[in-house]
Amino acid sequence: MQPSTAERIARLSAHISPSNLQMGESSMLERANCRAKGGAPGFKVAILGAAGGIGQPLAMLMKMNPLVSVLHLYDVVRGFLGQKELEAALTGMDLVVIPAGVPRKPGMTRDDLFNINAGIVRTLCEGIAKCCPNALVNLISNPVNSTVPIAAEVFKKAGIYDPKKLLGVTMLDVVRANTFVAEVLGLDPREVDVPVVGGHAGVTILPLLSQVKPPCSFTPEETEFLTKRIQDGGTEVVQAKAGAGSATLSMAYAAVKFADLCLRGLRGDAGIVACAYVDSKVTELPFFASKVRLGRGGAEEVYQLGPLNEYERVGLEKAKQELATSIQKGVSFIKK
Ligand SMILES: NC(=O)c1ccc[n+]([C@@H]2O[C@H](COP(=O)([O-])OP(=O)(O)OC[C@H]3O[C@@H](n4cnc5c(N)ncnc54)[C@H](O)[C@@H]3O)[C@@H](O)[C@H]2O)c1
Ligand SMILES: O=C(O)C[C@H](O)C(=O)O
Repeated sequence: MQPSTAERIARLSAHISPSNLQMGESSMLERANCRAKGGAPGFKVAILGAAGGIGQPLAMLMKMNPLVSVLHLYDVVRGFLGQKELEAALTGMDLVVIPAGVPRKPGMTRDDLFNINAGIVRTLCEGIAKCCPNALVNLISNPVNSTVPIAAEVFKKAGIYDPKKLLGVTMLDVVRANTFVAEVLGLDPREVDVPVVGGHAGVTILPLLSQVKPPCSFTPEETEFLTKRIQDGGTEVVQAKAGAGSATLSMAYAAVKFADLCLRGLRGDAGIVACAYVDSKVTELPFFASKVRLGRGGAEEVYQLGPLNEYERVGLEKAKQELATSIQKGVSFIKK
């Protein structure tokens, strides 16, 4: 049986209470590296949509990150947590992670979520523009290909748009790509690096299998199989969950991994690179996912795609066609 909303909130609070949080020695991010060492301050992070399927494990995993000193959780599932508390949740934040919004049911595309999620993202971004205009924003809410342009337009309207600070989260595509490619190669996924470019829906998800590290090659059948599996990974989960939503724990893992890289960049660590859907000049489109270098200012450098093979060049054209429509839809939603 699904837990009630009140139970979910209670569990969430229990999870994030510092006194309840147990950190094992095998924790992904060890206490030994905590911010107290060297006196460096931690970062303030807000999660908007924190009581949801992604938000709950994301909040717990984020709390375990030693780079995070303050964690604000915001949702609307109970009256007293609603919009009147948004400003308090956002004020002073360095990083805002947004998994707020409805997930897909079987038979739906991510674009079918636009009508509901576009308005949610607009409201939340208006809050960010007002209360923490300098924060880095990690946008997870679908359809990411349109919600990132929506966020950009809201920020432009408010006069605070910094393209480097708005990042659509495509890390789950990279996590899936690394996993599936590692299976085919018989390697540990942690040893594999697959760049995934384009966007975050169907054919716009373009894994560059010719650029996999460690260097390797695939037969045309393997290339076709892997590309489709990576592009349809989200739909596979939606079908398996049969109406109970989309990927949650894997998304929380991917979101926390991406947020950690962003925080390391904010701290000034060198050489932090990840794929993200950002304001871009890599193609003729205003937004595109590719590898970016994360630094104190956010996505400080957006890398070119590098050499593509014929299969990828064809895939890129398909991806751009669909992306252009999704971007335009997001922009018009704010401009209309
Ligand atoms: N980018 C990706 O790779 C990726 C991966 C998985 C899911 N998603 C997307 O993430 C979103 C959330 O998925 P989920 O499984 O956590 O859904 P969910 O329904 O379990 O949780 C969403 C949460 O958002 C909250 N919410 C709704 N409106 C809000 C508002 N105005 N302000 C704050 N919170 C609000 C809800 O109360 C709920 O707690 C969906 O749009 C989904 O498609 C994206
Ligand atoms: O597939 C979805 O609807 C959720 C998410 O975008 C995913 O890739 O798992």
